[in-house]
Amino acid sequence: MIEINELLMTYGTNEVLNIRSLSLDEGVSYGIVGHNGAGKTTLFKCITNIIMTYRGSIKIMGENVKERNEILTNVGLVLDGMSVYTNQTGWFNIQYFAGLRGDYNEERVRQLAADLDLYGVLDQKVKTYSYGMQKKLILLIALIHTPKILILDEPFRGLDIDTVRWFKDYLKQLTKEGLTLLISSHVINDLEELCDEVYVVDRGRISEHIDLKTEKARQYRLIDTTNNTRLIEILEENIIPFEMKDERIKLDIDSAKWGTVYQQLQNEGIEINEMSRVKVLEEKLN
Ligand SMILES: Nc1ncnc2c1ncn2[C@@H]1O[C@H](COP(=O)(O)OP(=O)(O)OP(=O)(O)O)[C@@H](O)[C@H]1O
Repeated sequence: MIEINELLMTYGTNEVLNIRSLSLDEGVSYGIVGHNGAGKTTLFKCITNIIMTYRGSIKIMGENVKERNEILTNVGLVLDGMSVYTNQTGWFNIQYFAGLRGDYNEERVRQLAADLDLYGVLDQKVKTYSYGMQKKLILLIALIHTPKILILDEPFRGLDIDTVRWFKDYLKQLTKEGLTLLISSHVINDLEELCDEVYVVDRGRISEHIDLKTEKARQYRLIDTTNNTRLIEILEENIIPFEMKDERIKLDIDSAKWGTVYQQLQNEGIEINEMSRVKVLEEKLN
């Protein structure tokens, strides 16, 4: 669906994206994560031709986006901080932005507006809307043309709980129907709920690919006992790998193996001061 090759984007001497190859498939939802300034928004802007000064190639549905701008009619985009004409009504903005992409189904707009609880305010000027209402309007505009690819940069920030619930369910339904979703979020629960796979962006490069289907459930244990030195000996005797983390022992083992270790600790009168479980995913994404 999206093919990226040798993508290099710089601001002056600052290299902000350097992606050798990235291939995103139809009907898959991808989380794009990384620290502030990692390059996520820049990547989204390159994919959608907002930035065209990069080197390398980006293809959508087999077409080079720089050469075939019209392929972007298949892409819905919501960037954090995007704005609309605030001195105009909601309806004006819908007609203006949706009209730029050709014909649209007014019945669908009414349904989306009702789902988003916006219908009653579409005749009002957008400057009278709250932040969340403005964001909903931008979402609505991105969804009007039933995009094949939807790119969402921190989409849930500023939305109330009911809208987030509705929106997540709606996205799940769309991905079931074949939508390719790219979503950037710093909220692990959102990624776990919505994404099949995650790409971690680190200083402009893809540093990790995580398949959430296998990684979601993985947890490790952080343990502190009354005799950590002996626990380490027990682990070494049983050839169980471990690491030290914040003066506690970090173990990535299954319950059966932990049962054996725990039994031995009990036999030797060693007590557990503290044991917590941390999602492997959480560590990878922080
Ligand atoms: N217009 C610009 N001019 C110069 N540098 C820029 C510009 N826009 C972004 N950058 C730089 O590009 C890098 C990547 O920024 P980008 O906005 O893509 O990061 P991000 O991963 O989306 O961050 P965040 O999580 O904070 O939204 C940063 O170092 C940023 O300072």
